[in-house]
Amino acid sequence: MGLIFAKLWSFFCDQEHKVIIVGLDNAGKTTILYQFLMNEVVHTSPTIGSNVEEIVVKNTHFLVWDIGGQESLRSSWNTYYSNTEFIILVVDSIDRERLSISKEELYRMLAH
Ligand SMILES: Nc1nc2c(ncn2[C@@H]2O[C@H](COP(=O)(O)OP(=O)(O)OP(=O)(O)O)[C@@H](O)[C@H]2O)c(=O)[nH]1
Ligand SMILES: [Mg+2]
Repeated sequence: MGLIFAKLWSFFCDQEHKVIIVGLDNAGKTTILYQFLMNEVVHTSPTIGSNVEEIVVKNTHFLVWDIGGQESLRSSWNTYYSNTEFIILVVDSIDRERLSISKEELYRMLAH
């Protein structure tokens, strides 16, 4: 059992895993990406398009795409979905008026 787990783990570690970070504009996606990468809070400006960084955690490589969340950019989120293994949906819990929009975007993504 241990051997199987070790083999599966090494198979997982040998791959590069694609992660996308999505959420509405101003939710904090870019802040989270660079917090992961540099362990510090950086000054950000609204993302037009996307940022991509490789983050290595315990020998496991993640290719992390932070996608701009402005309304005009949301229709292009689906162009990032192919080969994605993990999705991080960022929600600003203070932005209560737009919680329902976050929910709609989540459902749209899950229906894809
Ligand atoms: N108070 C507080 N502010 C935050 C937090 N995370 C991000 N911010 C601030 O919120 C603003 C927007 O953060 P970004 O990370 O640029 O937001 P984003 O989701 O990448 O926005 P878009 O690129 O427009 O989609 C910045 O001024 C951040 O400093 C948080 O956890 N707490
Ligand atoms: Mg951003």
